[in-house]
Amino acid sequence: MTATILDGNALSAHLRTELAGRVAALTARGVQPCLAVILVGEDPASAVYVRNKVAGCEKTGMRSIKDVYAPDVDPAVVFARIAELNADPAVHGILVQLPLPRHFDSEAVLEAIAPEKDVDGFHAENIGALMQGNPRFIPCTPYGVMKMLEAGHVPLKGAEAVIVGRSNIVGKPMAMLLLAQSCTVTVCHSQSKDLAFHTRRADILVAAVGKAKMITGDMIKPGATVIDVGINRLPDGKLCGDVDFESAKEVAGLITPVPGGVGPMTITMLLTNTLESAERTLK
Ligand SMILES: NC(=O)C1=CN([C@@H]2O[C@H](COP(=O)(O)OP(=O)(O)OC[C@H]3O[C@@H](n4cnc5c(N)ncnc54)[C@H](OP(=O)(O)O)[C@@H]3O)[C@@H](O)[C@H]2O)C=CC1
Ligand SMILES: Nc1nc(=O)c2c([nH]1)NC[C@@H]1CN(c3ccc(C(=O)N[C@@H](CCC(=O)O)C(=O)O)cc3)C=[N+]21
Ligand SMILES: [Mg+2]
Repeated sequence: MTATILDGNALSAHLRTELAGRVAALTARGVQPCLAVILVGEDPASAVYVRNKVAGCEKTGMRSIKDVYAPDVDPAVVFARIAELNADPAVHGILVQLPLPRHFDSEAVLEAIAPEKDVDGFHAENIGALMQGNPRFIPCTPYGVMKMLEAGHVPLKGAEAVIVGRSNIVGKPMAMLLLAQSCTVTVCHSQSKDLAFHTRRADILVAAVGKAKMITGDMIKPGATVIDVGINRLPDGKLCGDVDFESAKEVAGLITPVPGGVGPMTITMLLTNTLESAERTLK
């Protein structure tokens, strides 16, 4: 038995068709959704993701603004640009691509974005709202994972969910969303003892570490749902996840591939958040 693949490209294509319809309806009412993306520096991976985000906007009929700054830019310039975008009623979403160069205070940058336009869901106010069960914007990657679990009809109530990774952008919000759906949630990290003990108990295993192929088939419960958030570039230039797909697919029940899994869903949920931000301006 090999696992069924949860196809993020196919699910994205379906969801983006629905989005395009809502974008067209809103545009006809005089509001074209617009996402502004700020990129500092020339990290090639970041450039690819930003390109995918802008292309996603174009294909669904949204407007996008892309501002690229030199890696040594004065942070004051970026703060001033964020203030301008905050004040522009034609802009509905603002995203500052992470990571930022070391001379930036990333937390201060995220807090400078108007919470009503924080389509990443990284502002403290939005994280607080999420924790209280009253989310304004759900962070895109964990949101995309929840959509994939839904599409795969994965039972959540009472399920053992194990997340490997506790970052602010993936692991922590992922834990909140699964908890809200009544999973029993375990969060592992670099100081966890006996990682495999935890992962083998998981009905739902989410890997968000950034270490190529670290989750192997022997660490997976037979029939489990395995969600691979990791994006790692191998020496030969190919992308791979945190899960060793070849061994994992022999054990798992459902599994997401890399590429073509969580990555495209992240962008789809970013587009969703931007559209919903624009829709709220009419309410
Ligand atoms: N598909 C997508 O859309 C996205 C993919 N990504 C990818 O997901 C991965 C994770 O990203 P991100 O959350 O930002 O990464 P971070 O580097 O911020 O966090 C990694 C987490 O993994 C933990 N960790 C590191 N080594 C181990 C280990 N040996 N055992 C258990 N836990 C470990 C760290 O623990 P500790 O806290 O103790 O340091 C940390 O909590 C990356 O590959 C990234 O590229 C990220 C965002 C979106
Ligand atoms: N403010 C901010 N918001 C983010 O959402 C954010 C960020 N910063 N910094 C970096 C991470 C990473 N991330 C990805 C988005 C899309 C793909 C994606 O499209 N992946 C494709 C392949 C892309 C490729 O070919 O390299 C796939 O998995 O099929 C991957 C990773 C968003 N992030
Ligand atoms: Mg990080």
